Amino acid sequence: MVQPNLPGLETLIGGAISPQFEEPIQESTPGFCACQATTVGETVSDCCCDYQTVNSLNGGVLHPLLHVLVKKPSFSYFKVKLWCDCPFWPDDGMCHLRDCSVCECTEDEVPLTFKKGGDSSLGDEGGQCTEDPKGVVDRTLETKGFQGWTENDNPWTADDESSDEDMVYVDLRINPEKYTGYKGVSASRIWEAIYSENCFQEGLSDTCTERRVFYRLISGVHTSIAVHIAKHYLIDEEAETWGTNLDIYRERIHAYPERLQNLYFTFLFVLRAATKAADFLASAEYSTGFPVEDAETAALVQQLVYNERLMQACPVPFDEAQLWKGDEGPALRAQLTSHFRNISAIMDCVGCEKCRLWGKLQILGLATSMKILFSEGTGKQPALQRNEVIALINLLARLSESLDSAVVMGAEVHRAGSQNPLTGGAPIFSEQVSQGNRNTLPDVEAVS
Ligand SMILES: Cc1cc2nc3c(=O)[nH]c(=O)nc-3n(C[C@H](O)[C@H](O)[C@H](O)COP(=O)(O)OP(=O)(O)OC[C@H]3O[C@@H](n4cnc5c(N)ncnc54)[C@H](O)[C@@H]3O)c2cc1C
Repeated sequence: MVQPNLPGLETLIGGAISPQFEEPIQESTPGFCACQATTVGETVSDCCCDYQTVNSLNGGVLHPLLHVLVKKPSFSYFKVKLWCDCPFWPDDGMCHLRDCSVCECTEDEVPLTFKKGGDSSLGDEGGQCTEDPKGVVDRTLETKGFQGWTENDNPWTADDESSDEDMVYVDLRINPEKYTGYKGVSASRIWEAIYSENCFQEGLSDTCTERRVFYRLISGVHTSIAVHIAKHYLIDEEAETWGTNLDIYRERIHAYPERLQNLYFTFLFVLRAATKAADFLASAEYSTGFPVEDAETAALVQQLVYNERLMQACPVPFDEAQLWKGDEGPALRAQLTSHFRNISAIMDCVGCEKCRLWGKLQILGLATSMKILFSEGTGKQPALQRNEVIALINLLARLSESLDSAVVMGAEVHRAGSQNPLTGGAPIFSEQVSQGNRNTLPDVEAVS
């Protein structure tokens, strides 16, 4: 269902499709998608796609597309409860960088279609958020803008998404996820609480598929955060010089193959959710008052969810039909829902505002994926809130960006002498990387 007269993908992403990814992708083997757990190998375990195909699809189509899509106004204004008390222990923010704080949007910066009772035009030029982290709070919610939009609460999160209490809008484009200096006791206590109390520590070796999936999703997002930290690191605090920190990548990710595998797994899980909700996402109205931008947004969403290369190479990235089977299914689902709500509540304890913003967004993105994949009943797709769709697509973009960065940094670490962590042998990334210009790390960039 591709609308006529809309620009093609290459136009929309500025011709950014890398030639090295243009080789035809092998069709997946029919009947292959049994989603059996495999050991470390070519196939992403618990999924239906191999690493090479994921890299090829991501580098060739999905990453360039998502990179442009999340810069569009429709996907930039995220509604979030930022000023919240930690329900579990006293808040002890340990973030020392200015980059920790989030810039909120002022009233006139948020598209009126996002607001309760608003019309579909944007004030002025749409504008940018001010640098003041204590910018005016906009607590309004949308009631129109997207067709079929709902204000229902997401059952997998602790926050009540149907309420506008304490919610602010944040422009994600000017609050990028990067190194913030949040670490030490405060940060490790969060991860410790997530893994020890709410996750299942057996990880990949857990024989219960549902628990294993649950653990892998959290670990995959954790890996993704670490990749972004390594990629956008403050090399020299005094000079404010940012760049890649390969040591962080090597020590936190490359040395732990399972973490990287979980990143691939999480990407495929969220991709499956986005494509399963294809009809809903494709028919939504991405109206912000900028007709050209909005038309491009709609076209990009369609390119994403009905992508022919994706459908050919990896038609079912994850098979949710394998889950919740047997007598224990309902009890297990209730248990995991409760654990995930707990994890979402723990986000209120993250002592760094920007980390909390991205933590909340990514947890809502996972919750939205689970809502799409695990909703019971008629087989009809659940209606989604605007904010859920924003979280879903931004999470997918974050994971896609992480995979892209891992390809580059993994190859660089390999060149420096380590084995490919996924196969224990030849680097699966090296061919793609060496064919293009991606074999050099980006130069250290100066950020004002
Ligand atoms: C929700 C959230 C968002 C954050 N966002 C940012 C951010 O945007 N920028 C920033 O600079 N910092 C951020 N942080 C902090 C960051 O995640 C680390 O905690 C920090 O960089 C310290 O890292 P570390 O090496 O000590 O280990 P941590 O990443 O704190 O990990 C703690 C422990 O968890 C285990 N572990 C690590 N990775 C994985 C994995 N992938 N799977 C399973 N187990 C694992 C290890 O045993 C490790 O010792 C965030 C923290 C949280 C909780």
